[in-house]
Parts: sequence; structure tokens; C-alpha cells
Amino acid sequence: MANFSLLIKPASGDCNLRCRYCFYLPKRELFGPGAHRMSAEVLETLTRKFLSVPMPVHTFGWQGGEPTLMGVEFYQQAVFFQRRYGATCGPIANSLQTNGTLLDAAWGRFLAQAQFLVGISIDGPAELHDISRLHGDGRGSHADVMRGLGVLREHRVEHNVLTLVSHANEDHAETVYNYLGELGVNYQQYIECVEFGPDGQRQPFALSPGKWGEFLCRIFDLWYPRDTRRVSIRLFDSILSRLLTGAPTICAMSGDCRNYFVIEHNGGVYPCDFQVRPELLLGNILTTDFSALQQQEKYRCWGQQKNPHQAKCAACRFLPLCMGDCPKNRHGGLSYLCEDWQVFYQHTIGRFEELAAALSAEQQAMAAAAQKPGAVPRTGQAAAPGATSGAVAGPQPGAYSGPPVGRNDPCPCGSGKKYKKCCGK
Ligand SMILES: C[S@@+](CC[C@H](N)C(=O)[O-])C[C@H]1O[C@@H](n2cnc3c(N)ncnc32)[C@H](O)[C@@H]1O
Ligand code: SF4
Ligand code: SF4
Ligand code: SF4
Repeated sequence: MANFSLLIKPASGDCNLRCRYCFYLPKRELFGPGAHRMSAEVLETLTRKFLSVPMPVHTFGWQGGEPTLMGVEFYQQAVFFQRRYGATCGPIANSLQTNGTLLDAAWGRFLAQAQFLVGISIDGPAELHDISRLHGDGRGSHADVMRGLGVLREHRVEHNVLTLVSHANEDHAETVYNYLGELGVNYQQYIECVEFGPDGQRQPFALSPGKWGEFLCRIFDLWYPRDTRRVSIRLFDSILSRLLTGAPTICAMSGDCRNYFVIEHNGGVYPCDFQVRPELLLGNILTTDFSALQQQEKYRCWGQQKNPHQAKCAACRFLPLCMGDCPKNRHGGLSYLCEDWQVFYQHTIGRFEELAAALSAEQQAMAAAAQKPGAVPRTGQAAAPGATSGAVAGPQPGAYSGPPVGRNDPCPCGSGKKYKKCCGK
């Protein structure tokens, strides 16, 4: 079986906030009225079945809606089941993505002790964050999030920040980046808010045309070269990983959408966070297992829709990096952000290539030093922020810049198949 991770929604789309742009709040309507909470039976079953699949590391991602609505006790039970069913299965990792507003000392103690990695959503300083991230009564949530961030710090919980780039903050890259720097946040993730209404028009809160490319270029120019060894930015790490190892670390840059399963509170399994809809329900974890889910024709077809079918993509020099973008951003086949990606890659690729070459040289020098007689092996060293933590096989200059991919060339997604039999189908 191919490796995969889990994104679990124990409280479904239930949340104490009402962010203007939230794509998951409306999902509550799929599951009927009232509170949606995962039962111990679903929790135990998904844990047992996941940990029975051999994999180098089992990653549980807890998300929502707001996963802290479940209370600390739910996660204590999750860890209990992980110990019961995972005693011999190798490393287990837990991450939790939260709005941060409900964190208190009990949470801090638990998250630190159970070694959860916590993602906390912050869209910038209060004047930007509070435009979109609101309580039900319209109050901004920034002050509560800062309290939650304080809890994580006080208890030394590993954390990173997720910033949604929307109409509210699209013109404020410097303000956002410098603010996160002042907060001491060295692990950052920027994601794009691309949303269309039922009439096919861009939602007013979503990114305006051209703003995503501009935002990323500005962040890159603030980051490079000063902060490359200090600040990790998830998209940039993925680009470096692609250049260094051939494999990206984010799904939008891969050639196939079969990377993880979403498990809803009632055990329903879906292929992607953005695709929790009845027609993509793959089954229920109470009555099926992951091997059967992976073998489904519906799942295979789902994975392959990532292939960029557009002639413009096939001829694009950035295809091996962009891979036609995340299908949720596509509008009429081509990504709504196509021009933005081209602007961003055009502006940065030379410097990414330089950085990849420098990192590769450093890692080779370290490997050579470690092999000298008497050298102390450098195991357990944290990967340099900004660098890939994956295996390093040397940079692949030109991977992005060669001629357009030929039908008989190896597929840039790294599958080992010919392009025409894989992403170029
Ligand atoms: C759905 S929330 C769930 C976890 C938690 N409630 C939180 O806000 O971090 C996960 C992430 O999705 C982001 N998000 C919300 N609406 C989005 C949208 N329309 N497009 C992309 N990301 C979105 C949020 O900003 C948040 O960082
Ligand atoms: S806190 Fe998270 S789940 Fe809640 S409304 Fe905001 S983005 Fe959506
Ligand atoms: S649709 Fe987008 S977010 Fe979902 S798996 Fe595919 S690339 Fe990833
Ligand atoms: S930048 Fe545009 S043309 Fe190039 S691969 Fe991405 S979406 Fe396709």
C-alpha cells in the first residue's frame, strides 16, 4: 500500500469562530443539525486500522472546524489508543491545526507532554487579522489568539503559523512577514484564498487577480538571503525539496492527489480537505479499511484529476514545480493563479537554484566530515530551517527550465513513468 496520512475532523465543521472566508463551516450542513462530535468507537477504529498499515511514520493531523472543541480528554484518549495499537509500528506523529482561542494551561501541558506539533492561524497584526477572523458577534479574535500563542510558548509546545492570504492582507506582505518575525515565529506557511461564488465570480474576500504572485515575490525578497537559514516557509521548503531530491513536500506540487485521507466525525472518509462532498465519499472507516479505500476506482480517478490537461501547462517551463496547481484553484481547467505562479517562479527560480546548490554542497561536506576516522556522527540534528529535511541527492538544475516536457520524457512528478502515461494523459 502507498504511504498516506490522516486529516481528522473530530468536531466536523463546528467552530467557535465565524471567519468570513471559511470553506469548512458550511460542511456542517452535510451532517445535519446539532453538535458534531467523534465517538470513541470511530476514534478507536480509525486508530487501529491506520496503525495496522505498515509505514515509516504514521501521521495524525487533527483539524476542523475547530478541533479544540473536543476538549483535552478526547486527545488523551487518542494517545491512549495510539499506544495500545501502535506499540510496535514505529514513529507516530500528531499535529493539530487550531484558531488558538480556546487554548489554556491544561492544553499547554497536554500538547507539550504528548509532543503535538501545533499550527495556529494568524493572518497578521490585529488590524489585518480581525478583518476576517471573527467571533460570532463580529468581534475580532486576534487578542484571544495571542493569549493562545502565549500558552504554546509558555509550555514550549512546538508550533508554526498558518497565514491565509486573502483580499484582507494581500497588499501587506511586509507587514505580515515582519509581524511574524517580531512574534518570533520561524515556521511559517502562507496559503492562498481562492473562492468563487455560485455565479462563478470571485468572492469579494478572496485574492484579487495578480495579488498572490506579488505577495509571494515580496515574501521571498524579505526572506532571501537574510532569513533562509532562520525562517522556514513551507512552500519554499517544498520547492527546495523538489530541486534537491526530486520530490516536493506539498500536495499541490505533486502529480497526484492521493496523499492523505480526510476522516469526518462520523467515520466518513474523503480524499481531500477541500473535497468533502457527498459524491466523493469513499466509505466509512467503521465498515471498510484503508486498503479497500485505496483500491477504489473512484479514488484512482480522483487522484488523476491532478494531471494538468491544459496545453499551456504542457508547454510551461515551470510545470515540474507547479504541476498545474491545486485543482481547487482551477477555473475552466486552468489555475486561476496561473499568471501568479509564473510571475513568482520567474522572479525567484534562479535564487532557489543557487540556494539548493549551496545546501547540497554543505550537506555533502557534512557527510564527508562524518565519514572521517574519529568524527562524531551528527545524528538527530534538526534540519536547517529553510532547508529540506528529506534525503539529499543533489540539485537538479534545469529540472524546471528545460524544454517543455516531451510525451515520451520521464514524468516531472517523479513517478518514473513516461509523461504521456502519467500526468500528460
Ligand atoms: C479550516 S481551518 C480549521 C482549523 C482551525 N479552525 C483554524 O482556523 O486553524 C484550517 C485553515 O484553513 C484556512 N482556511 C479557511 N478558509 C479557507 C479558504 N477559503 N481557503 C483556504 N484556506 C482557508 C484557515 O485560515 C485555517 O488556517
Ligand atoms: S477558526 Fe478555522 S474553522 Fe473556524 S471559522 Fe475560522 S477558519 Fe473556519
Ligand atoms: S485538490 Fe489540492 S489540496 Fe486536495 S489533494 Fe489535490 S492538490 Fe492537495
Ligand atoms: S504556471 Fe500556469 S501554465 Fe505553468 S504549470 Fe502552472 S498553471 Fe500550468
